[in-house]
Amino acid sequence: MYLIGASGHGKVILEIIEEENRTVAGLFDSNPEKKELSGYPVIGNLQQGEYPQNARFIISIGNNKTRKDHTERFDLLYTTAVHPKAAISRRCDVGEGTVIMAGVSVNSDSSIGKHVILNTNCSVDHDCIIEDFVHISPNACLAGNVTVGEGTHIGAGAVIIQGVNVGRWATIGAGAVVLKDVEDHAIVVGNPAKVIRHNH
Ligand SMILES: CC(=O)SCCNC(=O)CCNC(=O)[C@H](O)C(C)(C)COP(=O)(O)OP(=O)(O)OC[C@H]1O[C@@H](n2cnc3c(N)ncnc32)[C@H](O)[C@@H]1OP(=O)(O)O
Repeated sequence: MYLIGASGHGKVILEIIEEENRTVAGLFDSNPEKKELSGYPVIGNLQQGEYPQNARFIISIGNNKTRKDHTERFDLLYTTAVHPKAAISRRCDVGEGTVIMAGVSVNSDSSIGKHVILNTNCSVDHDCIIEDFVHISPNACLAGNVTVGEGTHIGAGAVIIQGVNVGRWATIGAGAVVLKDVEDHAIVVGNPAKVIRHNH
C-alpha cells in the first residue's frame, strides 16, 4: 500500500494503518525535498505506472478538491483506513479511499462515500448520506438524516441538526450550528449559521 501526500494528515493515516497491522511501502509527494515521513520513505512524485501493478493507494491530502483531481488524473486502486477505535455501524457502507480516525462514530444505515475524511472524534448519526470527497473535521457532530454533498468541508466542532441537507463544495465554519439547509458552495459560520460568501 502507498500513500499520496507526505503531510501532517499523512502522518495520522500512517499511524492508523500501523494500528490495523498493515504495512505501507512508501509515500509519493510532489515536493522533492521530502525524503521521509514518520520513518517511511518518500519515493518522489507519482508517475502513472511507476508502482507495482495491483498496488493499493490512499490519497493522504486534506484538500478535498486536490483529492478529487488526483482521482481524475491517475487510474489507481484504492483502499480504506479505519482506526480500530472507531465505532462504525455494521449497516454502514464506506467507499474506497476513505479514512476514518480514532474516536469516530457512524451509526446505523449511514452511507460514507469515496475519498472521505472522517476526522478524529467526529460523529455521524443514523441515516446520514456523506458524498465523495467530503471532510468532516475533528469533533463535528451530524445528527440523524443529514446529507452532505460532494467536496464539502465541515469545520471542527460544527453541529448539524437532524434532517439538514448541506450542498456540494460548501464550507461549514469551525463551531457553526447549522439549523437549516445549506446551498452548494456556500460558506457558513456562527450560531445559528449564516452565509458569509461562496466558494468559487
Ligand atoms: C486535523 C485538522 O486540522 S482538520 C482542519 C479543521 N479546520 C477547521 O475546522 C477550519 C474551518 N475553517 C473556518 O472556520 C474558517 O474560519 C472559514 C473557512 C469559515 C472562513 O475562513 P476565511 O474565508 O479565511 O474567513 P475570514 O477569516 O476572512 O473571516 C471572515 C469573517 O467570518 C468570521 N469567521 C470566520 N470563521 C468563523 C467561524 N468559524 N465562526 C464564526 N465566525 C467566523 C471572521 O471573524 C470574520 O468576521 P468579520 O468579517 O466580522 O471580521
